[in-house]
Amino acid sequence: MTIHRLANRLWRYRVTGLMLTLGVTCLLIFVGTFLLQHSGAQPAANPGSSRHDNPHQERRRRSGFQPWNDQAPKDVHFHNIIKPRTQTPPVVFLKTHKTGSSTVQNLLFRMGERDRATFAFPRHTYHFNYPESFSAKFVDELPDGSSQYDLLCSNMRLDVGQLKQVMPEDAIYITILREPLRTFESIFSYYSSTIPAFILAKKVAQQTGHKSALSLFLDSPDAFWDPNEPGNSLAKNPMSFDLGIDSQQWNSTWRTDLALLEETFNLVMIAEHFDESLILLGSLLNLNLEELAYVRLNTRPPQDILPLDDETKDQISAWNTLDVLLYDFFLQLFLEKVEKYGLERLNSEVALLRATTNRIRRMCVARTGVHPRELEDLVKPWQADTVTILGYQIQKNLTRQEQGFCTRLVLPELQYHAHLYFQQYGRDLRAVPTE
Ligand SMILES: Nc1ncnc2c1ncn2[C@@H]1O[C@H](COP(=O)(O)OS(=O)(=O)O)[C@@H](OP(=O)(O)O)[C@H]1O
Repeated sequence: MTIHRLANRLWRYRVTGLMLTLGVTCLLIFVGTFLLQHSGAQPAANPGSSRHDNPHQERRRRSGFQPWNDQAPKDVHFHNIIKPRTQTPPVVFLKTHKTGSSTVQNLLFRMGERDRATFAFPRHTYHFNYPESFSAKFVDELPDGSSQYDLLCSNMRLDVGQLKQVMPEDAIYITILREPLRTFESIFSYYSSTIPAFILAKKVAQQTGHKSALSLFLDSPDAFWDPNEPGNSLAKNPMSFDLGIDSQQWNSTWRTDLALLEETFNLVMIAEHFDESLILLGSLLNLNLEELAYVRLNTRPPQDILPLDDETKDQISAWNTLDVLLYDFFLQLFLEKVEKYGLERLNSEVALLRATTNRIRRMCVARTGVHPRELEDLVKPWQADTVTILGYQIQKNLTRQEQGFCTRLVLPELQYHAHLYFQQYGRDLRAVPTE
């Protein structure tokens, strides 16, 4: 069997697996939504203050489903608020793969739920037909009574023109990038049983037994990588791919593409400066420190993270040159933004953010880095079969209000997305239609 046919066959298995998974997830949505509804979401302090109330939301309020309280728990003494909350502008968050993006998305989900924002959700499942380029038609309909989408933060391959057809003109555009060596290693580990190029490398590594799959792949990536196989999109320059630019090879439009991205994005967060990025985010979106508090989502046990020696680092850089250039370009812009904001001011606000985050973590989190087998379904992160993704156990003896707040803080992407989708449309997520 040729490598290409083997890849196709494995890809078909993957699709079948994904459909089964979606079925299980729909069940989880139901359980998750039920539990969230009963996990301490108190009546909103000001139920009349909806940004874009719609009949579904109104019906759910009357029928006892309460959107999230728009305040952190009242019986906790929060300090160090940068500024009082004001109206949040519409936001697009381009969720890139394996960059810390779920942690940012969780924070935006919380913001949107509290504001009763209208989310631009994918029409099917959790992403906008990835790895196809984004198209306005991939977005689910505007709910009755809403005049615009306020928040879009699901995975896609960027197409700025299409996105602007969906989101209001004054939307703020944000994304996050991570140091490319670590991003690639994380993608390789996580997707080594789903990306055809990585599956092949793993298979050969198992047959020969001399080298790790990562080393084998990096020794001769072109032997495993078929550029025409859409399933291989993340196998080379994954961040460039997500940002919608040519990720396969250098071409003459690269500089113009980067200039367009620079013009589009109000903020490109940098995972290695996560807290500093959050302060800049808070300043853009008028978020206070409690609203910026977070726990790291989608983490792996340290033993699952592959160590990278110098040779491997060089090989990853060479294979992902465009991501290296992309990251360096936006890191430089980020540092310029920091300078403009004022380094001293930023550092003091980062210190306050860390103090607030630590206080909230102490209140909410009983155990960090918990193996999925010990977690309830509601807070169990999605598991790839190649790596373990850890989660959090929340404290017991919380008030209902604290429980609602803390559950959301640690809630994995799929459960939170499903909950918000149900809240917005009064129905469960739809699976991808079968042809
Ligand atoms: N706050 C913060 N700062 C820096 N890094 C962080 C943060 N939060 C999550 N992470 C790390 O990001 C990796 C998961 O990224 P994503 O959430 O984007 O993954 S996913 O694409 O949604 O599956 C995953 O990295 P790996 O462990 O290397 O896979 C997380 O540990």
